[in-house]
Amino acid sequence: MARLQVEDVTVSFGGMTVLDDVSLDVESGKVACLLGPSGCGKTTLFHVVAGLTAPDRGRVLLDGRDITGVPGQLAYMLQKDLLLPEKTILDNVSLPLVLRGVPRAEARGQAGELLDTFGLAGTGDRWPSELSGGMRQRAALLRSYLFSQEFMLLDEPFSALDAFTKGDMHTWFLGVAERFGTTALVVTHDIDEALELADEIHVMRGAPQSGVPSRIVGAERIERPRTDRAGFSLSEEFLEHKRRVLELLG
Ligand SMILES: Nc1ncnc2c1ncn2[C@@H]1O[C@H](COP(=O)(O)OP(=O)(O)OP(=O)(O)O)[C@@H](O)[C@H]1O
Repeated sequence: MARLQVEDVTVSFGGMTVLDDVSLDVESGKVACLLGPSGCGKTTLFHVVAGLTAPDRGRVLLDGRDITGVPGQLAYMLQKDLLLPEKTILDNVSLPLVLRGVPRAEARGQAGELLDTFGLAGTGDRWPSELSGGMRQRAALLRSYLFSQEFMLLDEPFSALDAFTKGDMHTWFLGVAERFGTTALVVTHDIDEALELADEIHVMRGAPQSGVPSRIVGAERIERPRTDRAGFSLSEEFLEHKRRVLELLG
């Protein structure tokens, strides 16, 4: 059974239908990407999955359980998810555990054990402003991960990073997902990013502002193991996937 099922979700704002009968599944332990052009409604779907927006029609199921319109069931990281500037990195990342009632020292201990894995060794006592953009992003990811290890919902998590850092972050993220068996749905408008990260890409198309509601027009499966993604973006295979995705995008 799929971990996440989005079934026939329709969302309108005022007279504008943004999403029309959108359905997708994310299998257990897989990284899925939701790819579509700017303004098509990806963030709207993200909000529906996170329980922050109730759809007009349709359902969201996690492990078969209906979580439609119920926030707090999945860890999510928003596009501009900022760390609290007045807290150290360790206090920032251990926050989800503290909010859940874990005593502060224990929460700091648990989070501290993961700093190394998340490429943040030695940064626990530093302030967010002292870290590079990539490191801050990893800290925000660790915070989401500590909220819920099992399913992560990420909206454009790497879009603010330069191309070099982004490439490193992709490799690192796939390593973490592999190691922890994390299931993830990543929203992006960057085709190359989707191809590098995803086991499956769900392609969304539409122009709600011009009166064309968005739908999922197809999916592209990437069979290549995550551990074998180095250099993937230079291969013929990558280009073939990209051609098919571009066709779906129209
Ligand atoms: N709360 C809202 N009220 C009214 N209209 C909204 C609301 N949220 C989103 N929209 C509209 O819905 C459409 C889809 O927006 P959304 O942010 O979901 O797109 P997106 O694909 O995530 O775009 P981007 O990639 O640029 O972030 C846009 O036309 C937007 O103006």
